[in-house]
Amino acid sequence: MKAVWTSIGLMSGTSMDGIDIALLRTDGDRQIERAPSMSVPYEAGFRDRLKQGLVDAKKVTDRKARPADLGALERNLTIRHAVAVSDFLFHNGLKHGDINVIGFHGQTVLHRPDEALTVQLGDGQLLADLTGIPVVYDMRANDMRHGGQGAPLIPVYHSALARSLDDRSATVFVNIGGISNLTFIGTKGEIVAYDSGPGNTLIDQWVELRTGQAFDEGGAIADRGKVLSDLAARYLEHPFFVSNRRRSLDRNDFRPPSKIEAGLEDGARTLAYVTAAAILKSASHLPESPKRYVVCGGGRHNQIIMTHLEELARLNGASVIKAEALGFDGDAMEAEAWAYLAVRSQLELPLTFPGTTGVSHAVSGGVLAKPSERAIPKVD
Ligand SMILES: Nc1ncnc2c1ncn2[C@@H]1O[C@H](COP(=O)(O)OP(=O)(O)OP(=O)(O)O)[C@@H](O)[C@H]1O
Ligand SMILES: CC(=O)N[C@H]1[C@@H]2OC[C@@H](O2)[C@@H](O)[C@@H]1O[C@H](C)C(=O)O
Repeated sequence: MKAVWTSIGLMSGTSMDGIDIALLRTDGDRQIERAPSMSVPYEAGFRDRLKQGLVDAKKVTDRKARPADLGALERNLTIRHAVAVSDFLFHNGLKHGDINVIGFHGQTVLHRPDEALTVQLGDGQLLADLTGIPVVYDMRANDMRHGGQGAPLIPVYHSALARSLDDRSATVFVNIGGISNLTFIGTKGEIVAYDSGPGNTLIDQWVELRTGQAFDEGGAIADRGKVLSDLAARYLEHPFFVSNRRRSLDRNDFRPPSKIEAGLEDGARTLAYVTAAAILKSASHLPESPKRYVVCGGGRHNQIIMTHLEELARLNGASVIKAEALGFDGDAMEAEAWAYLAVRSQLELPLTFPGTTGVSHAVSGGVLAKPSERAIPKVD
């Protein structure tokens, strides 16, 4: 029997809404026991600092460079993750010695796959020292070194979850985070994955610009609006959807409309429609038409995105269900994936495949940071 690891996954996604934490017991292969999860939201001031981080990162050409506030921001972000781990352990009656490894995503501040450049803020060594737990971090870089897009990395976890399902019809897992990405699992278990378009990030930026709210709760604002077809077409005719080559996305690849282009409600409705239509447009490049879409990520809480997705999928002969309908947790899935990837990294198993990131051959990845001998202050 293979060894089972107890692993914590930490994800700070492109929405920049907070840290998702999940515990997983896994052999890094088929055995997956999902355990508790938790989210720690960032306060508005820290989100603003992260947004400034995206601006500061635009100048970066060396992925280790931390100009302007980026060094201090990385340290602050890492300490927040350490505190989040400590709270998570406390709430779940665990000690740091119970955890074999942490998978630490950090915060993407720049992603330029065409230049083989991806930057995630997150000091793995500091996190290991503060928690007293070995940390696997920087999991995208090795994929890029081998010609991959550096994203998405979650497909290997989607595929592992899919193996537990009785229904083996062609399925797409859709993660509607800041950016959306999909993982197709064919009837023979083959995987094809890529980023599928803007997820919530345009909606969040639009709603914040107009109301100061961080997002459109439940899609209530969009519910009062109508789809502006010209504006929707402008997004959906972007070369990203037309090209035969699939590429991963940076948060800034799509920009929100300007204030004069739409009223609040119509803008929110149009962007929710664009999110749904982008998924279907991207899915048209799959080798086989999927029979069902399994939706994860915060976007599934926006009822208008879900309504449009259901309508568009139905026209293509597919159904849409939330991850929960299959017994999964759509909010914790990314963090679970990072826990899973950390274990795979330690076992030198592949994280990415030609069908997921376009990497030349299946490769592992990640950097291990062990707690330093001298590091006393554990946040237990
Ligand atoms: N109740 C809700 N109603 C509407 N939208 C919601 C709700 N809850 C979350 N969201 C949306 O989901 C987003 C967060 O989603 P999620 O945590 O999946 O993203 P992420 O992890 O940052 O992204 P990524 O997958 O791109 O890394 C929020 O920014 C918001 O737009
Ligand atoms: C560079 C980067 O951080 N990409 C994220 C982002 O958010 C969603 C999509 O774009 C996906 O490609 C990826 O995250 C997921 C979790 C992944 O790597 O699987």
